[in-house]
Amino acid sequence: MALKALDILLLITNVPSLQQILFGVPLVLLTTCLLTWIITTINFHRTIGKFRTRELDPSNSSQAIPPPVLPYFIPWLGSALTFLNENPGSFWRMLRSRLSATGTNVQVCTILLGGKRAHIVNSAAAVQSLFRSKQVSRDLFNFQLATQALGTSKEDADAMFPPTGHEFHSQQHENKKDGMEALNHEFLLSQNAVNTLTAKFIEAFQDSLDGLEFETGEWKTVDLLSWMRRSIFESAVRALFGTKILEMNPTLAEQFWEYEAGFLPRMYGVPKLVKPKAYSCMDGLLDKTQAWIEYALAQHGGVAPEEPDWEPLMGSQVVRARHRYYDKIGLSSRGKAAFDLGFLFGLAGNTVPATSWMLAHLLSPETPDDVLGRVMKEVENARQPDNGVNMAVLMAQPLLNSAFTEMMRHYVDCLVTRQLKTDLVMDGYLLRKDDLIMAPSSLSQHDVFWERNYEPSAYTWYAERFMRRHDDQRQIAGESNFFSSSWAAGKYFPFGGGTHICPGRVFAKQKVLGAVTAFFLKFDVQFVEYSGKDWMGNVVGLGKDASAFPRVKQQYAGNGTLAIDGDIRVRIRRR
Ligand code: HEM
Repeated sequence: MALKALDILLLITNVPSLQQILFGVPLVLLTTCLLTWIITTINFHRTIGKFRTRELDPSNSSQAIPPPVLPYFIPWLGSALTFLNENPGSFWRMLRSRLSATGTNVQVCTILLGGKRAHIVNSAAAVQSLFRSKQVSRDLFNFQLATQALGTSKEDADAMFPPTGHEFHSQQHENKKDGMEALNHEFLLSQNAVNTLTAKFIEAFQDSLDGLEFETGEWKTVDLLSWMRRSIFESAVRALFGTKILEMNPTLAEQFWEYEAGFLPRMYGVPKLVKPKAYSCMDGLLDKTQAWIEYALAQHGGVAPEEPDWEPLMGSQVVRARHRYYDKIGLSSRGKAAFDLGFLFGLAGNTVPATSWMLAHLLSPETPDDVLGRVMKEVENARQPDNGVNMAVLMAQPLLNSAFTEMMRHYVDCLVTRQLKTDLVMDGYLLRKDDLIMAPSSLSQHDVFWERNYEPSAYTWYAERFMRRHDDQRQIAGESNFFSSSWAAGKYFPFGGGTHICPGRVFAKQKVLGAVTAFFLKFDVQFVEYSGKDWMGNVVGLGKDASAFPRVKQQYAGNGTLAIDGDIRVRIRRR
């Protein structure tokens, strides 16, 4: 009776019942999503139609067209959920097949990410003009990087990356001599600086290899990549940051890999509730790094000294020059710690997995036998009388250069991101002010471009991809094959490009090839099998089948060299 009365009341007042609400709300949401998908799909095909017309009629080729927007279901959110997934490369594979299914040569596509339009560029011409363009800025990216991924205050972020138009930004541009760019050139990029840093790194790495106990002639079986990871990481820290930081924080390596895994979730603003570890590990690491900075600076009387090349408290010239710069722009201690960790992230977060991928491929039975044999010859060419590494000779070895470049092509996934300061026409595409432009290295570096000359698939690691043959006459004259990557300009950019191109790129290559060479010079190595973790987390042998080769770790990607999941079990003997 009471229910009837309520029903009548609801009928009279026109208020929907609970049942109606329970069915109605999902129905409205579903209809909205479906309509959004239909409308965005129609718009996508209409724009593709315009491109088709332009392709068929070359007289229209000067007409700039806005790129097609990838269809999506959820209004405002757009493609954000598929974009933010933990399967590296999957979004780009989906985008590539979606565009190639249109039968047109569309090389720029727009995606909607949480209300923001991002233009994804793939053509070499568009990527190169992005790197050259003065109409783009990195302000938004820098601010997000500093405050979210590195954990600085807003004040420290503004001091380090003054937004375009800000008074200090203009001063920095006028006085480039005193800015971060000049500092990087002098202490990180110049050949002299790179050689000093590499020598210190190789010295530390060889020390750690010498510290391992081996009976004469004894073979040991090790899971190589995990065995070496800590050693490479700590040698890099010693070379750049000194030894005091490791004494004060002996578990820096473990904390760093947690911090590194949480970097992109923080950058993308994934809530603490979803990824609590990503935030808690950053706070702990910042505390410890700040304590080291305060101690080291106090020992130095408050200012990081200019000389010598290296000292135990604050390490290399580049780290100390950065600290003098931090003081000049008035960073807090916390801010200094945050930007030092950012620098360590660039240094170790990339070069440690890069070295692992190189070793895994070179030692894998999947790689043709002669490749390792020829690499070993090149390694021997760089051997010095005292068993050290002659870096100048090493850097001129063609196959090692090609193998390194191929490793970077295959495994570096960086999302070069800029924001448009004005409307811009790029390679025939009309892009609007304030929109984002993204050049994903993984998309370009796995394009069909790489298979043009019947070369192995872009998804295959092929050591000789960057080897080139001289013309017939020079071949006859006995000149051997050589290394070249210039033919891939705009398609290969693991270090980004333009004014923000990675200042550590020369050191990175010397460090990775130096580590591989130093290891091969000290040890004989034999592949045993692949290894990895079982479902209980125990390390187990996985046999020799190609399917057991280490995989790319399932986590957010877009910030550099992909992490490796798996290992190679080898027998090693000191030489
Ligand atoms: C495999 C090794 C490396 C890769 C793949 C890599 C990649 C990158 C990329 C993609 C960028 C952003 C470029 C852009 O936005 O256009 C970058 C910036 C940077 N990298 Fe690297 N990097 C590597 C090694 C290093 C090393 C060894 C160091 C330091 C010793 C370093 C220090 C930096 C710094 C300081 C920046 C910021 C530059 C700026 O904001 O202007 N990187 N890196």
